[in-house]
Amino acid sequence: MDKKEVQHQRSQQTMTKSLYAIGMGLLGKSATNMGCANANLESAGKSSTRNYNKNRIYNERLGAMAPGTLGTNHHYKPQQLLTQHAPKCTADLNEKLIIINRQNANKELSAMQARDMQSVDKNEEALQELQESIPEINKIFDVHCRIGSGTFSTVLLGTLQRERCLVETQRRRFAIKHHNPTNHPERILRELECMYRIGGVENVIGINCCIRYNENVAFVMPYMTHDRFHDIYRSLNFPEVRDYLRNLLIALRHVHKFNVIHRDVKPSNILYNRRTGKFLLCDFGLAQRIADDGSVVQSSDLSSREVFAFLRDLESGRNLMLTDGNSAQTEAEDYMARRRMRALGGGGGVERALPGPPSIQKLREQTGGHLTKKDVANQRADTLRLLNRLRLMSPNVDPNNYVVSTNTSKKEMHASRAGTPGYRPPEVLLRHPQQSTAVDVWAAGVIMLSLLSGLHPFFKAPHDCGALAEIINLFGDMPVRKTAFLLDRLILLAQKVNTLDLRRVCMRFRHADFFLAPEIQRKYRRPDGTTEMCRSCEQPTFNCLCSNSGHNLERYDGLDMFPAVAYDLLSRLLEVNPQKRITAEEALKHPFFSDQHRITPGIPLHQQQHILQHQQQLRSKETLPASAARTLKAFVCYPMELASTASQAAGNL
Ligand SMILES: Nc1ncnc2c1ncn2[C@@H]1O[C@H](COP(=O)(O)OP(=O)(O)OP(=O)(O)O)[C@@H](O)[C@H]1O
Repeated sequence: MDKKEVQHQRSQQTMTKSLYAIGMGLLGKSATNMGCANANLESAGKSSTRNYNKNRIYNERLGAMAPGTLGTNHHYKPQQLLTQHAPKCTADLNEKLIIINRQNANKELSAMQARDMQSVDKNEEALQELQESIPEINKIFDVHCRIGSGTFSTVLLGTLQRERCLVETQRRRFAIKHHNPTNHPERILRELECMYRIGGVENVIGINCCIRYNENVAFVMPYMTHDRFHDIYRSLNFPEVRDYLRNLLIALRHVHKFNVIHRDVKPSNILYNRRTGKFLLCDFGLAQRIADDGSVVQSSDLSSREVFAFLRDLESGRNLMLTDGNSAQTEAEDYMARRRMRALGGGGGVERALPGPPSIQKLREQTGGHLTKKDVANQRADTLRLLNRLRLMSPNVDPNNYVVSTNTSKKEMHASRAGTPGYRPPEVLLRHPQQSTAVDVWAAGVIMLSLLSGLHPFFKAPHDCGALAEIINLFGDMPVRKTAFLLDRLILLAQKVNTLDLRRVCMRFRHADFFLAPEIQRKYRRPDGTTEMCRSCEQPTFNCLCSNSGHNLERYDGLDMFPAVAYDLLSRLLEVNPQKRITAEEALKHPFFSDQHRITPGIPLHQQQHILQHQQQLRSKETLPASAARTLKAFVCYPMELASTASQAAGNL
């Protein structure tokens, strides 16, 4: 090894050491911060895991470099040997690889440090901001850390100071939502009114109290430990998916009873705890009331009599405040109660998972096998083609001018666009002023689509025009044209688009490994090595996703973990025409939820078990073509108590 190389190694040693020093310093700093956030053990746990992973990745990266670069003596020797014996070109190549690896490791570490610093800073910033803007908070609460933030607020974890004497698990925990001072007072008032009048029951978040100091407002709500949708949506089993949707629809049914549209139904506004099965719909910041004539009430006049009446109500309810709140102990007790209920045959939850379809193992054996690099590349290309097909938008369309009113004589009214991209329904994208609670039902459908397909976010267009294009690409141009016509709207479409089959689309994403298995590809390959493609959905014909496909399809029987009724409900939630879309109340009576109520009063338990077994048998026998008929059949609402009727219905579909 020449002098230059030794010098280079030394400088690397120093650099590595100093990087570790920064890493350790950061660890120490975050540990101190977490110490103040004593109550939030989860985030402390997460932070230490993050730090552990950070160091692990960095060590692995450096370990992956050729030995010798870390500078320890026992690593140094083999490097010496290598450079002595290997030809020069190999040594050069090795050196280049070492440099690239080192640069990548350094970049990764810097990014991690930046991220960590940012979150530590944000945490401190949020705590300080709350303390400065509402000093009163510090007299009532111990504010521990930031638990979430959105466009309009920062949410922090707090416990009551008067409960300091209690053990940690018994102290009630509260989520303190600190509104950004730029947030419009009308918006804050609307949210407060919704939470106060509607919340606290039926899976809708309630409010414990509201604190205002000058222009600063904070809501205090019960804190709920929850799972990030992003972490769980692919692994939820069938009963969990059903519980999740059922809980969401219960919340929506309740909100809609008050003639209120939530307008921001999306996974990050849903607090769901997979372990306890608890569910809460939150964030009413965009909620709107529908007037008796069906028009959306745009804003509430802050000096109106109604607002004063509401504020008086709020004042008189003051004594009731801060009675509620979840402690870690309550959550643990809830969990135990649910377990007991499950043991008796009721409720849903993690352990009540039904066994997967029996044939899935067999299918896996058939389709499994070693994947070559080419196979993987082909699979990727195939999936990418499908995603492009779903996201395609003509480059000639003007995103600001894609829809016009057909009725030029009528004065155009304002159409609300409030909501999150990807969850807006066709009527909003078509700028229809008369909007209803069907807006939320569509959003629930989009969540169900992500759960069934394992693709999240499913729609991800950056603007409304792209969002409408995505809907057309999935549901076809005809349903959207018809709906536009009904709503006095004209959309300019250059070409016809076929409707895709929802079940096959969901299965294609969820079980991509089966749909793209080399064995199956080989089975359908033509003698010249090519595969016949469907011109409409741009997939191989045996995997055609068109709803009216005339191709010879590979059936994948027994692969789907969801029954055909699930897709029937999905198509009703995602009905393009808002007037025909199912309501939350009707959806709860859909056969998809029929064996939800495992103990039905008046029916002997042994009979109910018989019904369930029958339904499970039906589900495992279901074939894909069975779902084809579903959209043609009229939907009948079955009373939930009549489990037997529902089981017949499941058989019919
Ligand atoms: N009661 C609660 N318990 C636990 N966490 C909560 C609670 N309320 C809110 N959060 C967390 O804070 C995050 C932001 O809350 P929220 O959606 O109400 O704020 P927002 O500013 O309106 O957000 P957005 O702009 O995304 O709509 C939530 O996604 C959630 O993770």
